[in-house]
Amino acid sequence: MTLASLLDVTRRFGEAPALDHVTLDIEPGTLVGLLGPNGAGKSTLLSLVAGLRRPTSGTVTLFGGDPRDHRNRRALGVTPQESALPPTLRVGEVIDYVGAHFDQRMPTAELAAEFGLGDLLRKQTGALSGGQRRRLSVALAFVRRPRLVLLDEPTTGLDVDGRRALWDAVRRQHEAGATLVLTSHHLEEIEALAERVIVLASGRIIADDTLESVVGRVGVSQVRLRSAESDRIASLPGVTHAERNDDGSVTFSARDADELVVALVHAGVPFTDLAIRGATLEEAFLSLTDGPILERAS
Ligand SMILES: Nc1ncnc2c1ncn2[C@@H]1O[C@H](COP(=O)(O)OP(=O)(O)OP(=O)(O)O)[C@@H](O)[C@H]1O
Repeated sequence: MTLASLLDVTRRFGEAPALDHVTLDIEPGTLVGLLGPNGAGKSTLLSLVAGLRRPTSGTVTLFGGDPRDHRNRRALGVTPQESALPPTLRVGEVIDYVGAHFDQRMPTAELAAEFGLGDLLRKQTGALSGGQRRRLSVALAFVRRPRLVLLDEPTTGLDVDGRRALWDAVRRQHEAGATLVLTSHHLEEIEALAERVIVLASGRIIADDTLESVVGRVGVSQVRLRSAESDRIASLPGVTHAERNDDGSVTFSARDADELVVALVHAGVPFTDLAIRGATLEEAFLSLTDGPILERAS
């Protein structure tokens, strides 16, 4: 059975849609990465699945029912992007408090050990570091042994070691049977965890595929140069995007920068001021949209 689904879902805040005709199913056993730049609609999507918001149009289901009905949320674990913890309660008390709401729960010591909180059980949450607080917030999503877990940017504020430790814990929970959907800006994080990657941009799904396939598509380089024949370069094989810069140069996204330069030389296209670098994630997203377009007139 599909655990959660969105069918032609649009959610507006005022005029602009935060989600724009989105359709997707979350199947059991998957670890789904929701990737997209700021404002792409990732948190909005999670809040709809968690029943915190209603779609403007379309249908959202959770465990086959309406996510706004609390009975349908029993097997759901959520860590929002920001969460508050009662500062005077100890870590162990917070876990016990949340766990007390559920019949099937992970014992406090087990959960704490799993998320590297074992030595902090007696510490008040107000005395935790930002990273420790984040780890606790993520751990709380797992207390009830949920079937589906939504994690909104789970590793924000964690250092490199903390991030890796959390990735390991998330992986173990997934292996133990949890289906997970997590959002991230970081391709690296999605690469470390996800099996399926959904890329959102401006409220729309621009890619929904296996990790290998999406990483292959966003693994592009940026080739910047000046040429009187930019349109010809934009039509060369391997060029996925082209954008004119204010200084008159053009930046081309290409799967293989070396191949593009060789092709330029072979085609006898004149160019100067060549510079090559890896694409930022933002640029990689752009390269997922339709074909090369020279967007700005010089
Ligand atoms: N409560 C709200 N009121 C008005 N606009 C909102 C509200 N929540 C979200 N939006 C808008 O909806 C769009 C999508 O926001 P959302 O938070 O879902 O994006 P996101 O991909 O999670 O971004 P980020 O990576 O920055 O968290 C943005 O343009 C945002 O400004």
